[in-house]
Amino acid sequence: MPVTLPPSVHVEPGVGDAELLVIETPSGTARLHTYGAHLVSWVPADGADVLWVSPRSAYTPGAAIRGGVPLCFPWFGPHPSGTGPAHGFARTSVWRLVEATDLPDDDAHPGGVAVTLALTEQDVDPALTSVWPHPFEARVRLVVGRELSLSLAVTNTGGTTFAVSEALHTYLAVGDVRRAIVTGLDGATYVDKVADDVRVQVGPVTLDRETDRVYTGTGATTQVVESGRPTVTVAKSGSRSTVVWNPWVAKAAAMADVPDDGWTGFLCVETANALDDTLTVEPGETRTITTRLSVG
Ligand SMILES: O=P(O)(O)OC[C@H]1O[C@H](O)[C@H](O)[C@@H](O)[C@@H]1O
Repeated sequence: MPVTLPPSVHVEPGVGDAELLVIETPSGTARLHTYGAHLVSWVPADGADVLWVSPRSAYTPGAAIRGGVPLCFPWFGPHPSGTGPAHGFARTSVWRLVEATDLPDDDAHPGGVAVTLALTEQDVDPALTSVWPHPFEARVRLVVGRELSLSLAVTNTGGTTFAVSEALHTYLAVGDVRRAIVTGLDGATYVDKVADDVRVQVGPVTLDRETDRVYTGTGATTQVVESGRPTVTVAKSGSRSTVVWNPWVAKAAAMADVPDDGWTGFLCVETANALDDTLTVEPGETRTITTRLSVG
């Protein structure tokens, strides 16, 4: 059944045979690929794009788009046994459009436009599900309003419990990552994947080298603050991990889909459940992770 779109949503060609949904509201415009359920742009009214996307990104089936918000699911990072692609199969699968609808603005809920995409094991290349052989339904719900809300709801549709690690791997655009700070993580414990160590954050996060940290046990709201730019607030629910990542000079130079100086223009603050915060999902259970971005 084709989905009826409200006038606020139109379709453009996407990756391969997939579609790009363009959502235009009075409070801003967003662009969501059905390939990967991958959000690549959110431009609030009278503002600049909050998200960074690499000018060298491949838009090719089989490769993840570099930038925006890749969905890492059903595992975050390398596959536990090393047999599957990094960050799971969600970001390279084509999701189905389930619903697109205008939401009324009332006292309890800000209005906007909501789009829902779905993915089950039936939609995924069997070579990829063979390394994570569990019946599931995942739904991504994007709400574009005065703030932007992005949720991933995972339901276990099978008969046995499974584990999920996941991230809404948000590439925030910054003027210069060396001048940006992240607040909200003071006192949180993190796994420093570069130093291969476990540490405790003191004060705001500042970056002066390759940074790849998984803060665990935290549901805190974070803010990216940079002089001369509006502050971006990342609020979240259903998430106990926050990943802060920037590849810096050498790693970026080794990435074919990032220009050599491209690393200065983004800072990833990822709403996640990873490492000790990995979820177990019982048969019939749904676990939802949400990130809410706002600017100003
Ligand atoms: O290059 P990708 O597979 O998209 O991963 C990009 C990055 O994602 C996360 O932030 C991980 O913590 C990093 O270790 C990884 O390098």
